[in-house]
Order: sequence, then structure tokens, then C-alpha cells
Amino acid sequence: MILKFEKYQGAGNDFVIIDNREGKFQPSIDTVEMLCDRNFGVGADGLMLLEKDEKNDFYMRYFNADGKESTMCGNGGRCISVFAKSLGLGSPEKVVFNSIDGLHEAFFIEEDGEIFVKLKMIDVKEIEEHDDYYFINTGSPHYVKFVEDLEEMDVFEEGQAVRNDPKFAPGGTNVNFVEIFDDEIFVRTYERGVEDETLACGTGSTAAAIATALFLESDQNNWDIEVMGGNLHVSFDRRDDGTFENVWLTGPAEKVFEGTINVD
Ligand SMILES: N[C@@H](CCC[C@H](N)C(=O)O)C(=O)O
Repeated sequence: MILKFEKYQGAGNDFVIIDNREGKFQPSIDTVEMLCDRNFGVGADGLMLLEKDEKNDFYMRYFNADGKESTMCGNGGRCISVFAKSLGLGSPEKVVFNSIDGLHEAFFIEEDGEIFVKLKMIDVKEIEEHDDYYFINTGSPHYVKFVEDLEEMDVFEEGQAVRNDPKFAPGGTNVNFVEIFDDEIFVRTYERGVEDETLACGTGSTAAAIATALFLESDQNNWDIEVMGGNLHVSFDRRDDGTFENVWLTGPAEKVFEGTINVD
């Protein structure tokens, strides 16, 4: 089968996206793995299928580069929103889509010819505070640890050890290391399912911003975040019961190229 695809990136987190509104493409693990392979395929951190949703503009299905369908991807959600806009879905200002963790709204902001997407994330209610790390579900599970000298850290080595720690089995976890600089943070993420450090992680940066507010016992609810592939922004409101609502992830999202590829 000849498959049409588009390739997008959001702060360097990159994705293959396919319009699957007709539901004809039901990929095997091997096919997803091949499409995401940087040598034998298109190359990406993940694959997304834009599918039909009865009540909303579309449904987002997300697969990691290891071929397995997974939980929410924040940067993927921002990228697929721009792809949906290019298909004429939603309104010029926004799209509303459903995904594994529920409904999301995405607003488009144009600045100097660049598109930024402000994506509403789920309310964050699952927050564990441990002695030296936080474990937070922002649509995907995230371990967050505060460190110094993050630039010099071996994120692959240390992230892989935490990701495979039996205490996070069987699902495993994404692993974020965070360094605080005054009112902004620097985040590096080892992603489960990619099994490597990625240049950015949206759900991870969201977890990192929330963990930072908790760690510093700060009222700051707007965080600029530096990641390896650029910059993201996270804002939220804190409820009295310690959970978080109105959680928004903002950052760039752009189409890089399109093409066709032969798949089984
Ligand atoms: N890159 C993502 C997270 C993708 C999902 C993750 N690898 C998992 O399986 O939990 C993001 O931007 O949120």
C-alpha cells in the first residue's frame, strides 16, 4: 500500500502524521517502527493517525517509535492540530479533538510567520511527591527530578536506569531532569517508547512545571521552559485540593516535509 504522510516537529519532537479518516491504515508494530526508523523509514519520535470522531473535529491516535500505541503526547497534540487545520478541520482559530486521555482544545497563534499552538492539557490530579522525585500523570506518566548542571548530565544513561526501574513496571515511565534558573526551567527528557532522550517532551514539560511550583512552594503559574530543541511555555491554575486545572502547553509546531512511502 502506498501511504501519504506528512512530517511535523514541535520544538524538535518529531512525528509522522497520516490522515486516516477512512480508517484504511491499521498498522502493525513493525510498520510503525519502520516508519519511525531514522535509517530505514521516514524517521520520527512517534507516529500519529488523525481519525474520525463523532462529536469533535478529529481523534488523535499516538504510537511511540517502538511501534506501540501509547498515552498522550503533548507536542504531538500541537503538531496534529496544525495538520488538522491544513485539512480544513475546526475553525481558523482552533480545533477540538479527542484522544486517549480525553478532550483537548488547541488554539493557533501566528507570530512573525511562525505558528504556535496553545494546547489544553487534562486536569492534573495524579501527583506523587517522593523524597527525591515527583511522579505526575499529565496524560502520560512522568518522573521528575531536580538536578544541577543538567547540560553536563548523561540523560540517556540515568534516564534509562529510572525508566527500567521495577518500581515503575509494567508501564514504565518517562524521565525528566529539571534545572531551575530564577523564574524559568531547563528540562531534558528520556522518553519511554523512544528509549532515548528526545529534543522536547510536552507532557514532560507540563509535569516539570507543576513539579517546580510544588518543589519551590511557589505561586508562579506561568513557566518558560527551555528544552533541547527550543522553548515551550506551561501555565495552570492550582485548586485548593492540590490538583491543577486550566493547564496549557504552548510552543511552535511546523510541517517539515511530506511524501509517500510503501508499507505492507
Ligand atoms: N513526546 C511526548 C510524549 C509521548 C508519549 C511518551 N513517549 C509515552 O509513551 O509516555 C510529549 O510531547 O508529550
